[in-house]
Amino acid sequence: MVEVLQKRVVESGVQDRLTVIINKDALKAEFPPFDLVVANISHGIASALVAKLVYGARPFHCWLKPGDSEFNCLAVNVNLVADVEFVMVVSKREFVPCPKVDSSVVIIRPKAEVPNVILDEWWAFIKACFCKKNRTLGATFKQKKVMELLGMSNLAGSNGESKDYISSSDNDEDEGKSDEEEFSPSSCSEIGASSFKEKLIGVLKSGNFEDKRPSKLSNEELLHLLAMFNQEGICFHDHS
Ligand SMILES: C[S@@+](CC[C@H](N)C(=O)[O-])C[C@H]1O[C@@H](n2cnc3c(N)ncnc32)[C@H](O)[C@@H]1O
Repeated sequence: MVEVLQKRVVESGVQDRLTVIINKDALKAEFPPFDLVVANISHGIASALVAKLVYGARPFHCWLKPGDSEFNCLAVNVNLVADVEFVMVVSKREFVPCPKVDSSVVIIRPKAEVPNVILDEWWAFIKACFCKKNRTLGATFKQKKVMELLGMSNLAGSNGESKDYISSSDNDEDEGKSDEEEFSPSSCSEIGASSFKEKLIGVLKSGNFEDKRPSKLSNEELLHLLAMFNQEGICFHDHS
């Protein structure tokens, strides 16, 4: 790529206007301070590179498939710290070889003021909310897989800790049947988890979030929901 670029600027007589400082994997290279990034990014690294650019040294883990153009976790997480302006669609036919999806040109500007939120907790919360992004939040938090994690967290909470922790996990890829099951308690520890589930669903109900889908909520609404959980002593963290 750099060789092609060098050749092209020489042919155009503008070689004095280009200095290549870094020729490395953009996901691994340490970037110098910058004011502006202009990039035509490969679909395969788009999510991870945008995360790296907007969150700097603490890029969140992305688990999105390349080409996933709909509203998703990346958009929510980027919108927390940056304003995204859509400019135009670029047809896939403009590229050689022709990819499977169209591309978009967007401008991402860092926000002057970032909401006062613990980023690690925010990412874990968003990951939990979007683990089945087309489901209602009520259905998501009733899932057996989520509830098993909640059950374990609840036991930790009953050992004198003041907060209940909800763990999110990389389960978006796993569309297995057991994932679809609702939690139904059968042991003492699970009965404890069951009351925790009621507490959780109670928060969703009181904020009118139970029937809402995460992809339809604004960042302000999601921040409000996280604050409501926190007020009830429920916190989120990511074990993956
Ligand atoms: C969509 S092409 C754009 C090429 C060129 N910049 C242009 O605008 O015509 C994306 C380019 O990113 C490069 N690329 C892919 N993954 C990369 C990575 N991890 N680090 C740096 N470059 C990468 C690809 O080799 C490819 O040349």
